Amino acid sequence: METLKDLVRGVKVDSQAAVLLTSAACGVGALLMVMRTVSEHQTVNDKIQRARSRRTENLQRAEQEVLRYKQSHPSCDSGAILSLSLSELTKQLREGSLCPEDVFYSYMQKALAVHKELNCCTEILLESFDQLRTIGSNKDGLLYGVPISIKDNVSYKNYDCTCGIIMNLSQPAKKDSVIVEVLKKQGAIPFTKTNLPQALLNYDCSNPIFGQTVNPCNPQKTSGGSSGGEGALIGGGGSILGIGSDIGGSIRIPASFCGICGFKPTAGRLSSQGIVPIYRGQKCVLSSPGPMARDVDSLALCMQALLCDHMFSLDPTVPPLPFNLQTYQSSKPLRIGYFEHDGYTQPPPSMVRGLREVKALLEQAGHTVVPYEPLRVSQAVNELILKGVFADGAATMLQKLKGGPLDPCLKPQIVLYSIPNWLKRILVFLLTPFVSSASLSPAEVWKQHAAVEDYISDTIAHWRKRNIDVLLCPMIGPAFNFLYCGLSSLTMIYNLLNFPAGAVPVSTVTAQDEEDLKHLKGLYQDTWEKMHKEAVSGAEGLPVAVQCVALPWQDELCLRFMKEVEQLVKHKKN
Ligand SMILES: CCCCCCCC/C=C\CCCCCCCC(=O)NCC(=O)O
Repeated sequence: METLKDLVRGVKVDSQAAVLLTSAACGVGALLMVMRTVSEHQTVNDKIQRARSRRTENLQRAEQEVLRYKQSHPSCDSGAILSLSLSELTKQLREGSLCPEDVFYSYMQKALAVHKELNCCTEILLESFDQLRTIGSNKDGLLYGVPISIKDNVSYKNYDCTCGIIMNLSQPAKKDSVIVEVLKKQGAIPFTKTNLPQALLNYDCSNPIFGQTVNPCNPQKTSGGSSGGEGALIGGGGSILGIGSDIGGSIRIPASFCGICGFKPTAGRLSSQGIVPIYRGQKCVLSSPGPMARDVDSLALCMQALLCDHMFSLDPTVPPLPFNLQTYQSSKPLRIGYFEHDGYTQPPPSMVRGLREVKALLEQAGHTVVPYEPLRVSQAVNELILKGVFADGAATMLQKLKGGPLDPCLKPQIVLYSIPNWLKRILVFLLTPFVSSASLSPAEVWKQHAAVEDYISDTIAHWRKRNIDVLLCPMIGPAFNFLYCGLSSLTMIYNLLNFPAGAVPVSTVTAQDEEDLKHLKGLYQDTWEKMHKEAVSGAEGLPVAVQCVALPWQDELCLRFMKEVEQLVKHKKN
């Protein structure tokens, strides 16, 4: 009996001890977890702080260099230099009536001033000062002495390609991207890297490392995504030529929002080696680097400079097709397909008005404009683009964002991707088109690729039937308010099709456009359209652009068409 009592007492003591021990273990575990979280948080903050400090230091060093140069060269007429077009600038540099130093320091000074206003630069490439010293050896280059800006995700040796993601900090590029190498060889001087939205798939331009870039025409508006730093810097006059990247409109959208020109070439025409994507390996929708500038001639010159033997030998996967100047300079009348909406996205009245004005100008100039109806756009966006880009159920993106702060412009997207599939299926009506981020099996991915191939060949057949050379169609814009989270079909469809496409500014939003917007009914009268209407409101005075498109590999024809539009609009104004 005694023994049993002892035993029970012992067990009691043991179970108390066990409770105590378990509680202590839990407490220690929780403490360790809190400590780990705090330390991870600290590491993240330290990394962000380091990146910001580096930017600040480099900006200050650049400012000092500019000051020193300007003091010792009082005759440097920056106003005159900054007002030159790229073709005038390159001509004067070539002839020697302008020196590369005056040009470089004028643009550096202007970029620093624009950055202060718009927060568009992520790095000043200090090596550019060294490159300037030896630039004489590249005198024959097509871009001799031209300062050039590059988007954050374009590799430049020793600098991060952050893509606005913490995980990418302190991972400096081991070498220059092929595009940077070729630009340097052609005499261009990359001098700054520019901002983008966290993870690149956004119409806004903000990330937790470098913050929000604002629009040069109205700081209450975004400069656009994802090459929004380029849009803001070039639109603000701080760069004459820039390189962006585009998988859903990221060159064309900031160009449209900031009143400049942007060109997305056929994917594969320019080397993508060293351009950091968000979804490496994703092949349903193709990304393409391309130029952004104030006028179409600058885009063409940049393409001409890049499409050279040096690029073809550095990256033999690029087809050795030099720039076809004859096509670019041709003036043969064109047969132009035309539509004002694609049945998926209703552009606001300002963009439709701009489009109609351009259509009338083209007809007056002797071109033939015929109606064109884009094929199965809903299916293309919901089933081909979104399912294809998120074939991994958005896992790659979510993985890359782990452990770091989320930017407010990305949060709504991430919330949508994080909803479990069973709930998505229930909320399908509410969530479409975002319901597509459910992972696919390999067999489904193959089916997806086949469906994309079919869509491309059906669209090409449709063009042939209409017998059109190019397409004039709506562009996304005018510039959105911050934090818009919706989806437009207007640009991404040409990434899916892999057709070259460009944005050209043609007008500005009038008071009447704003009034008409208030009465816009839209195609579906749903929440997405309501959000879109809100995003484009308050845009009076902001740029209005159109989109020009050609068939794959007809990049020069697309540029030629863009140039025609630009010229007609210019002559109408004068
Ligand atoms: C073909 C890409 C579409 C992805 C859709 C993402 C989910 C929709 C959420 C918001 C709309 C964002 C659209 C982004 C368009 C610009 C993306 C882009 O071109 N990025 C450039 C790049 O990755 O190089």
